[in-house]
Amino acid sequence: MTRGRIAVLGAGKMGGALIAGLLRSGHTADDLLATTQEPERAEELRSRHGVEVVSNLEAARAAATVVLAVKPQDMGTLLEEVGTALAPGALVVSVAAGLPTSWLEGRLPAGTPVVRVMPNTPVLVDEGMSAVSAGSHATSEHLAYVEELLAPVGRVLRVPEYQLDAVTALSGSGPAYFFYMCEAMIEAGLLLGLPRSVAHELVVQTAVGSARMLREAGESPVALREAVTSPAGTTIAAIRELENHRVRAALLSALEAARDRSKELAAGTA
Ligand SMILES: NC(=O)C1=CN([C@@H]2O[C@H](COP(=O)(O)OP(=O)(O)OC[C@H]3O[C@@H](n4cnc5c(N)ncnc54)[C@H](OP(=O)(O)O)[C@@H]3O)[C@@H](O)[C@H]2O)C=CC1
Ligand SMILES: O=C(O)[C@@H]1CCC=N1
Repeated sequence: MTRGRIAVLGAGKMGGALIAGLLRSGHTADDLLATTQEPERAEELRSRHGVEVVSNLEAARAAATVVLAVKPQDMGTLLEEVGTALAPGALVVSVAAGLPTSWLEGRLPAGTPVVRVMPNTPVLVDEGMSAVSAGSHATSEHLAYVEELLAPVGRVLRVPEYQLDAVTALSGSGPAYFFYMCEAMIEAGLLLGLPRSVAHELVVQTAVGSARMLREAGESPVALREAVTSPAGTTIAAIRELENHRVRAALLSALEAARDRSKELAAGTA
């Protein structure tokens, strides 16, 4: 499906990552428009990506697909500004955490097709995980078009919208948990007397290798972990400490908190 220009409104970290991905996957800078409220960011988008940076109104009027990438707390103001300026037939794609398609539809002209996406930052290395859900006026063609846009920058999964708060907790925020764990493991390396550069390289390659095994070995994380855990060995000594410190329970609670925060954003209690 070919549509016209794609405008990314609020091209910050996530919007910028999507712009970079669209350019890598064959879209030209002429296909794209970006908006931001920071002059320095505008300059960076122009110089790094060659993308035209315009006002929200200009972008909304000119684009066939409008990607909303501002923070959930800024979405109401943005939609008040651009809602009535959208071109006829324009597709609206929101990457905002929490905000349901019904919330967005209520602030857009009647009948506007909306697709909600929860991506993650690994789209920057074409290893993103995006989940998509259609709003009440989006057709299967709209959904297929959004999937086509996202497929070159990672995997795309269609989910019922009620699952998106949980998806946000798992894969949307997920990279942060992995970086947090890597950070802690590098610090542990320092504690054990390794130079920072050595600790960094050991942890990064271990993370990459483990992630590839998870994807390519076709085995569960449990089986892969058991294969590392020798009787009376080093790994089980470490696992005992993780269990003593209730790391598994902490993760369950942490993801529940992320899911709940997503629901709070939806309720406008941010
Ligand atoms: N970061 C991530 O990993 C993920 C983020 N998301 C979602 O993506 C969205 C953006 O998050 P993220 O990229 O991290 O945030 P950023 O703050 O990096 O990006 C949002 C950008 O929008 C700008 N902005 C705010 N209001 C306006 C406006 N009225 N017109 C134009 N630009 C505006 C902000 O400027 P200023 O800073 O001056 O306010 C900022 O540059 C959020 O809704 C988030 O839930 C989804 C998945 C993952
Ligand atoms: O922290 C956040 O709210 C956003 C949504 C998912 C990842 N980052």
